[in-house]
Amino acid sequence: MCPTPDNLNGATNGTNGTTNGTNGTNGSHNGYTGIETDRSTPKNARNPYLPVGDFLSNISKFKIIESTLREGEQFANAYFDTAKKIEIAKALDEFGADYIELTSPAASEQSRKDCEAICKLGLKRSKILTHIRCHMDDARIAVETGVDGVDVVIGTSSFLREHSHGKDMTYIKNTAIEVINFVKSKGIEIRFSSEDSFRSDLVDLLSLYQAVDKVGVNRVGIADTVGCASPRQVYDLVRTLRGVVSCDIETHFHNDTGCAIANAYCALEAGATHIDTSVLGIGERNGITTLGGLMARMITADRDYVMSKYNLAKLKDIEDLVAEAVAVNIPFNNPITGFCAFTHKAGIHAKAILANPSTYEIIDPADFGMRRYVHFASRLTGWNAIKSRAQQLNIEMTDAQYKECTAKIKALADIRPIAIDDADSIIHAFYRNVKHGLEEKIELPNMTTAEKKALAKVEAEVNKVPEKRALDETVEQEVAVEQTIKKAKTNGVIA
Ligand SMILES: CC(=O)SCCNC(=O)CCNC(=O)[C@H](O)C(C)(C)COP(=O)(O)OP(=O)(O)OC[C@H]1O[C@@H](n2cnc3c(N)ncnc32)[C@H](O)[C@@H]1OP(=O)(O)O
Ligand SMILES: O=C(O)CCC(=O)C(=O)O
Ligand SMILES: [Zn+2]
Repeated sequence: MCPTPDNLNGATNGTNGTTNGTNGTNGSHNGYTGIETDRSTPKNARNPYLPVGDFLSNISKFKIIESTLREGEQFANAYFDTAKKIEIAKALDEFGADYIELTSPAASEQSRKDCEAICKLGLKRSKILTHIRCHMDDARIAVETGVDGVDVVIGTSSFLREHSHGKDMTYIKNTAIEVINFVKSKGIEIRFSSEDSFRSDLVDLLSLYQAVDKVGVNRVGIADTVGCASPRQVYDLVRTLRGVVSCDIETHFHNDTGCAIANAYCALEAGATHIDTSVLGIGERNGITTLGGLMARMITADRDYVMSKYNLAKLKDIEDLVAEAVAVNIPFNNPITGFCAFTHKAGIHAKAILANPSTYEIIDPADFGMRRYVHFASRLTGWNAIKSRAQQLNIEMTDAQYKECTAKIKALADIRPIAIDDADSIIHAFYRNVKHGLEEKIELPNMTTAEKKALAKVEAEVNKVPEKRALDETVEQEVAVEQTIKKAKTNGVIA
């Protein structure tokens, strides 16, 4: 099936000549558009590359602790007023985040009030957590806010024990147990986490986790606070911990060395149950596992689970909301929503994508309410992409003619970046010649001599007409003169 004009959004139908894409939430594509195909990958196809039979793995039953309103508030640019926090919390709830983690109510009076306000929203899907130090003063404030649970943390590495809070492992264990028992007595969930877990002593860690597991903590947390862990180290630690505690295991990965998404995935493979995320990864320094990146990773592992649980079409809206709130752009290479995440450019890719999108797409953009694009206005294009574009413009020619037309587009694109409108104009002009049996020169408005030369050259080569080669040589001379004049002007030799 070939793409039809029905598949196109307004900016790609070639009638208005614009190169601007739509900015809507569906298939937003800033900057340029190309051919778009609507074919999707088979919905029920299971991924044949799934790891099989690993009884520890939770890749098919993980939960998300969404920390944009806690870790994300620690992002350098972040300032969320109450209304913005509520807007983000509601959006995350609509998305289906299992938990929303909020800044400590001990941080400031407004933080406490905001925490209470969000608890009062009565969100449908997300439970509300707040995140506190391992201290009874913080715990007493937290349990009064109306949260569903409290996440407690304290550093266990020697760096943090010596230079942050100054407490030894015995103090940490005793205080942790006191805080856990207190929060549990209020009938709400409690998680205990060690900050900087990957630079902590393994024996210290395991005995601490064992002690808190024994007193009935709901989850223990492992945190790669400085982003130093590799996926293999994550796998080893989570797997070891899985053998030591019976409660759930939450994990938190910073992205200082670019491993945050991979580490989250490995943690799930090793038996972790919960992953901390933030929208666009915002957090301390360069942040943590991104919500969208984790969704991209997980949908390739278990599409049915991810699709059934999360409202993926909301992802782009939430990212736009948070990006605007903290004044950043969506990175071009963002999984799913980066402006070119589903754009295919090179001719080899374009041909195969038009035949079957699974050739070069591991994720179906439609699963996220996005659309794919095939770029055709470049020197890397191929005749299959041009044929498809011509057909979108209701132009039918022979394959040989599409190939000839493609050669002209490539020749112009060899000289300068071309717009969709340029490529479309060449297709239209070429087709006029074909339809009426003409041999008119194909020219676009305001073409330079060099550009005319490029098209004339292709024509001459394709048609193998000697007179056209002569014309070519004349144009070549004109180009040389044009370039000399330009150089002289640049150097100030002539005005
Ligand atoms: C890795 C993470 O992201 S952890 C989460 C980080 N979140 C936050 O810091 C929330 C925002 N923080 C704040 O508003 C403030 O830091 C507060 C209210 C928590 C504390 O403020 P202050 O009392 O002025 O202390 P300050 O921030 O200078 O230092 C931190 C204090 O907490 C203690 N502390 C640090 N971590 C912990 C911990 N996990 N458990 C218990 N105490 C801790 C430190 O020893 C220090 O105590 P001190 O007053 O005896 O020096
Ligand atoms: O509470 C946790 O598990 C994580 C705390 C944190 O943000 C970190 O250690 O980077
Ligand atoms: Zn963190």
